[in-house]
Amino acid sequence: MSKAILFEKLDNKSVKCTCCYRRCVIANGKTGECGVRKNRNGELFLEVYGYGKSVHVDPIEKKPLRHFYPSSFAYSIGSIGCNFTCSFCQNWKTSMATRQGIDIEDLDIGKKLSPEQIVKNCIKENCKSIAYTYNEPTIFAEYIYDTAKLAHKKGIKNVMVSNGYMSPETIELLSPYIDGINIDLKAFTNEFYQNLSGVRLSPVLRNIERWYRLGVWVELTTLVIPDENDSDEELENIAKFIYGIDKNIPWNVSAYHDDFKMQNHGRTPLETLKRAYKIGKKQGLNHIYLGNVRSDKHTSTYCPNCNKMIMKRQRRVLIEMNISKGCCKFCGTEVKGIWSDEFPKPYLERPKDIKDIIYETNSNSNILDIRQNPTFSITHFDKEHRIAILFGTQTGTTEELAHQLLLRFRLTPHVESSFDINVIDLENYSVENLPSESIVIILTSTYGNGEPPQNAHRLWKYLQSFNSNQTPHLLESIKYSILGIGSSIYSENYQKFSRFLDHQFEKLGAEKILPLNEIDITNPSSNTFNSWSKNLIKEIVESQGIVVKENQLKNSNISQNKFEIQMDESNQNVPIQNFVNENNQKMYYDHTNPYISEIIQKKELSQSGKKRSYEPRSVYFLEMRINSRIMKYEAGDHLCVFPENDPKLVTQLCERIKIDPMKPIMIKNDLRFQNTITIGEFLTKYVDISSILPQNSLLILSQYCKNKKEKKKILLYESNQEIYQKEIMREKLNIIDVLKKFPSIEIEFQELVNSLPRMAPRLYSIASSFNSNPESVGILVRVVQNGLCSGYLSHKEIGSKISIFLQKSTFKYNPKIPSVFIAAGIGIAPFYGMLMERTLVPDSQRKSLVFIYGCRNSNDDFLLKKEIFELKENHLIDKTLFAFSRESNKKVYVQHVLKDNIDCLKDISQNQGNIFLCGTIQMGKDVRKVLESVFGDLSVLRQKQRLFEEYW
Ligand SMILES: Cc1cc2nc3c(=O)[nH]c(=O)nc-3n(C[C@H](O)[C@H](O)[C@H](O)COP(=O)(O)O)c2cc1C
Ligand code: SF4
Repeated sequence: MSKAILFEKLDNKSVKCTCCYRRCVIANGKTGECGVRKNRNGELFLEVYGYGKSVHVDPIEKKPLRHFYPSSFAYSIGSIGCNFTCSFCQNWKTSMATRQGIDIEDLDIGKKLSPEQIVKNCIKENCKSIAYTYNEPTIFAEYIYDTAKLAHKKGIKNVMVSNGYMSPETIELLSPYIDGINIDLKAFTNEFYQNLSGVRLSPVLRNIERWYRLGVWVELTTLVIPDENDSDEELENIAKFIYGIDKNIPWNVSAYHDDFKMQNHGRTPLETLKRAYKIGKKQGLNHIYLGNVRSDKHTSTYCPNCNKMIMKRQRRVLIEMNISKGCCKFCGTEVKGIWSDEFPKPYLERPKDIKDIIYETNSNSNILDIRQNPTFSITHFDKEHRIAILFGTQTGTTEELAHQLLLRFRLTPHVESSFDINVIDLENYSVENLPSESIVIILTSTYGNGEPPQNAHRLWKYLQSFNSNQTPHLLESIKYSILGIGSSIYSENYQKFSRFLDHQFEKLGAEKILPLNEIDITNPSSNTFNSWSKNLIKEIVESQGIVVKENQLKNSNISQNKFEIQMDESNQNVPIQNFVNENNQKMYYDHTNPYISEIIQKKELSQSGKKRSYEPRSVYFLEMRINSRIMKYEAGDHLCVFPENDPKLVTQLCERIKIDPMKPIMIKNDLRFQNTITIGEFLTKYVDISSILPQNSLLILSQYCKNKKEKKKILLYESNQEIYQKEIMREKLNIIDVLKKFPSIEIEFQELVNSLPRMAPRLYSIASSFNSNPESVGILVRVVQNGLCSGYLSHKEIGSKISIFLQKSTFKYNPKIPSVFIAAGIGIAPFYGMLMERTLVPDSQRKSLVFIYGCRNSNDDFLLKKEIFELKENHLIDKTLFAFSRESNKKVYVQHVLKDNIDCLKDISQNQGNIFLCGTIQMGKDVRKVLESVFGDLSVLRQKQRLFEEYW
């Protein structure tokens, strides 16, 4: 046993383990989920430190590592316990030993084996490396750390065989000493990870990439289980993912046999593995190996260039080596891997002096057959005052508010010492822990057809799986409050998910602290976040006997910053690199991890130069490159673009807070920041300093107001919605304006960053078709006065880099169903993509299409006019109807044209066709009135998915 390094102390002698992504909060006397990390009186101890449960000498190929000192031996050690709960575990006797309800002190944890002893033994056994393996090594990270450090001093390499669920802190601790790692990529769906292993997929994907980018040799293994992860699609997705990082990463696909709790799947047929091999090859992977089966052809290595066999293996034994100095002997092409300087000695049989098993302590000694146990023992955290602030978000708005709420808690006197408060992304939250929570606050948006945002899908499914009649008390230990963010444009789906949560929590026995608070983003006066959060904190804090007075706030060093900034002590300035980190090309692109794209076409669409009584609005068609192997979209989907602040504003802000924009900083708690960046770059890209300062930001600024009068005033803006609207919103004041208005504010950089909203991505309807051109994506950008993103994009030229990601929508067209498209102005964008898709459908299958379009004048702002006329001429549009509002004295809009051609709607009604609307909110209202005259209540059409709307 030894004191752990990877943990944080909490109140009431609880600790938070930071060793793996589970981040267990562990009460005094308890162990974390893995069962080997125990809280002893407010300190975390690694109970298995200095003990080896299984110790063998293995060929490195057994790990499997095929490109890491082939034919060498690894001194392999394993312990007990695991942070996963795989029902198909092939090593369950040791990994699940901690889940029988037996105290770790009463379990057989193996024989004493100090780090020094391991290194000595390794040298004695003539092993090239030490492998931390058999059970999940992450959970004994501190034992690895001490051993691996000693090993490196003696020239011994270190390898891990892992499920890849370690925390970034663990990677930081271990990576300097780890030379190779084999990570299990068990499947490619979150459902698989969730249902069969009790964890999430995304941290594993991110970690694979992290280890790779750190320069550690990475190989991957997939245990292919019949009917669970053996579909072409799943295998293809895994292969694509690997290819996206590096096609030279070896992919080991292994055969499964029934084990542990999974007893009905049988063995993986050789044919299935061969299919995986073919799929991997088709996707462009250079090195695929079959495991747990006999197929020498598929366990040998081939040159990625000349395709000759360069490592011949029989089973996993290397019998011929044709790689020299890292290159193919036949054609000289480099083969990626870690190769020995001297030519490795292939072994036909195991050298006599190597004893295979050093020892294996009796694995049955005190292990019950826990296969019979229907549930594993799960740690319950008896922390009475734990507050979990969970957020569900698609583009970051709600995440921002969750952090603001935390800030407000922290600024309330006595709260930090009385509560353990955590803001948690729902994607990272183990929903099974929900019933053992005490106070849960959920902030969430609603998307699509009233669905949750992507990161909240697990919570949604989890809550749906309970019937309140059967489990009316499931959540009875919880007090909760929900904040919903939504848009009333989405009529009957408005706040659907937050309402579902509120309803379901109540039905399952949870106690409501405050009624559901709904914020409508289309109505600024509905923004009751400030008053809601104040009341909520008051209710929670006062229930503990603490009295909260109005505006009685304390200065606080916030312990969970939005961006954890660390000034680079070396103080060496780094050059601003175009504000784009080229190396940051990850696999899964979302708001936390955008894709760095390049503009390949920019075309002005509106006609200019003609004198009008009104100013024609500039509209651009922008085309950007995408990585079609991993980024796919359908017509109707959205492209999200991250804008950047004007560098002039950045300079002004830096001058005001007296900080050097060239000063280098590190951001510690965000995966996007792998390297040092400058303050200037950070302020340009990651926080919004251009938009109107949100009311929430004022609270933290008020803390740094030196002048009492100013402080009073700023707090008034913060608490009074009307005054805020009048003085800040209408005046369009951004952070720099506010700092000018309140000259006595003196604020540190970290605190300033805490007060600022993150840079939010802006959504654009995609105006292109993936099936016509998979290499790029197009959008229409209308340049709006003071518009941050449109202004930013309008200044970008061909070749400029921008951060983007794709987002699914429910605005979906099927050319085989009769349809009417109704668009105004830039609302033509999604229809253009759909029309492109329509050209790909055979004539005989295409059903009728009426296209109604409105703009001001047919000569100025009729977007994509030529293209629309061409499509009409080629009979790809059956009927076109246009409304020009500024061509005659009479203002004609699309609703008028629609009314005059009401027969086209009647056709749609008779033929069960679909209607699509895209334009402004006002246009939507006007057109809906006409639709109602034909269809009556439109909610029926919406429910049947025959009416699709997109407004802004
Ligand atoms: C494509 C799309 C669909 C949406 N669907 C709904 C909906 O069905 N109901 C609703 O109340 N709000 C809906 N909204 C509004 C979002 O909830 C709102 O934009 C929110 O601010 C997003 O917050 P987030 O960035 O935290 O995800 C939708 C927004 C978009 C862009
Ligand atoms: S499962 Fe174990 S290693 Fe992971 S956080 Fe919990 S206690 Fe730490």
